[in-house]
Amino acid sequence: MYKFKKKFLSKNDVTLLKRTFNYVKPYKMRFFIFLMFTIIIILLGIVQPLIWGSIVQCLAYKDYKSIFNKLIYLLVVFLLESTSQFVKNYNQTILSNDLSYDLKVDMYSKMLNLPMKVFDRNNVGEFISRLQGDIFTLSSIITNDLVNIIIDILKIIVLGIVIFKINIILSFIVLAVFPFSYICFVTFGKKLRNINGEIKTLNDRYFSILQQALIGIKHIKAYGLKEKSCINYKDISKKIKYKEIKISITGNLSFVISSIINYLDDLIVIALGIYFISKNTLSIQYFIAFVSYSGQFSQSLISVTKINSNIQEALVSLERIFGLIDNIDFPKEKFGDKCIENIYRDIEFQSVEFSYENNKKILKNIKFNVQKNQLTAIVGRNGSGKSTIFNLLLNFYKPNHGEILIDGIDIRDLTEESIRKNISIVQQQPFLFNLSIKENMKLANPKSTEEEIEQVCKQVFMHEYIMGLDEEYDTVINEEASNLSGGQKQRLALAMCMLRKTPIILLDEATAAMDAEAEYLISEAINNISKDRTVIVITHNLSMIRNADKIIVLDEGKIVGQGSHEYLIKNNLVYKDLYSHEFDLLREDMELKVLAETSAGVSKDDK
Ligand SMILES: Nc1ncnc2c1ncn2[C@@H]1O[C@H](COP(=O)(O)OP(=O)(O)OP(=O)(O)O)[C@@H](O)[C@H]1O
Repeated sequence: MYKFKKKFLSKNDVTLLKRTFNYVKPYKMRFFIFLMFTIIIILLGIVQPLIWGSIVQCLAYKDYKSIFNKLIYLLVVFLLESTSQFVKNYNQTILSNDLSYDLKVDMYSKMLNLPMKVFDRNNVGEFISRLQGDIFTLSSIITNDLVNIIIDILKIIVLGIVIFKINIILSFIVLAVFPFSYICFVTFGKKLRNINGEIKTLNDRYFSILQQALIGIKHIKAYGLKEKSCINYKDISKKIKYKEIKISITGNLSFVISSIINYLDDLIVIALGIYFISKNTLSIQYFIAFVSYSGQFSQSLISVTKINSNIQEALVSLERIFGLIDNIDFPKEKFGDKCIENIYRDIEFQSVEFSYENNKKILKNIKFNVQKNQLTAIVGRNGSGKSTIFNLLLNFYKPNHGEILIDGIDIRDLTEESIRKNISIVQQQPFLFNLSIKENMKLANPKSTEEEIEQVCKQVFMHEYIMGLDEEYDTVINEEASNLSGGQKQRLALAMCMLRKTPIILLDEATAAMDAEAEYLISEAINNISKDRTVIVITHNLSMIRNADKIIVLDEGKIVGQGSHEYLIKNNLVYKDLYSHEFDLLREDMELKVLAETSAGVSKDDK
């Protein structure tokens, strides 16, 4: 018996179900009304067969006078039942929508608070699948199945009492079916649950493939990957299809087996009932009522077994939903409780070591300090760990060893607001929302005026371009900002960063997509900003940071030099290499231009 119990609903499952009902707490009143009307409907359902039974009995005794009154009762019961059904359904719909709304909002806000590591480990599809698929499954289960199971359990209890009152022997025969239904319920339950878990995992992958295909559509077309992409899509959809078929067949099999058991039981009840009537130990009225009640009773038992697949599915969804809400699967993002309004001192990295998932050290014994209102540059080869330094400074990840101090306070002790209020970042591939240019700017600083927005756009040389657009500052930026060039996106991101007016600005290859002229002009703008802000720049364009107050040279996660451009070019081999490499590239570029111009000149002369 214990074995069955364990397979059907474990302690953890019960906790999950209780947690779901915690969401019902704010809507206690509605839930109560819904339950009351459910009970009323069940009770009216008990009255009806009794009236029918007595009508049949009146017919048998040729008492036609009483039949008319009984038909009136039947009509009243029917009207009461219909009204109750409406009130019950009305409350049920509102309740289930309220519940799924609360779950969704809770899950979304929890998701936003998850640490960056979680997003490295899990693909976007998994989050979409949990938010969309699981909540949908759950809301439909709360709306229909969990509610139906409550109704069925209530029916089993109430009708159970009534049939025992009518005839104990017949009731035991009806009940005899229960162990078989229960075995069916338990055996199929585990199978259904496993398949459900597999479907959910496949759905995570499905959403991920879909999302990647839509985002990378240009890449798919340009590289001729349409066929490969279709094969991947077909493959995952086929796997889902087979699992769905399997789950439906297993569910149906469980239903058919319990139906057969119940049907055989019904036959025995009818045969014995007729025997009792012939012996005058049971009236026709109660026999008819009994057959109807036992039918409903058995039906509720079957429904409970049929609903098994849905409960198992709900439990899988509940595990995934609460897994995210409670951060069981994911650690919670941590912040401290110290606030800083304005930054008065430096940023310090003290012996910082860091690795992402595995044990491969990305940053090794990083020590440097950035003085207030100075321009500091971080340079180094690809993968040397430059962006990782920004990630740590933004508290997206925590160092494994050492400390990062802002104004002498460890950033782990700062509130999230203190960090976000004081630091802005412009990424190499900035993200802009699918809103108008003005609305994007307002997101950066809701208090900014139209004049301020225009001013910063002028500073990044975007104003003229924007004014040339049909809707000027109200032009909506497409999803993925595909109606803007890479350089334009970076300029807008820079303008947004300026609007935020934070004392610390981080620029991660923020001008990499701009042409040489824009890059030169913007770097002038950055020099100006750094007069009253602390600016840290990551760049491969070393000529842009020749005037930086400090340049930090990174190599394979270690700092191999710090100082001014003049100092490093004389004393630092890595920096010299980087610089001469860039110079070589520039020279090659120049030579190519000269060659092109010369050959154009020659061909003109030839003509
Ligand atoms: N989220 C992550 N999870 C695991 N490893 C990462 C992650 N981000 C970066 N890395 C690894 O950390 C190392 C340093 O990456 P980082 O982006 O800091 O280098 P970078 O110097 O900024 O490079 P680039 O100049 O190419 O932008 C790389 O080997 C990279 O593969």
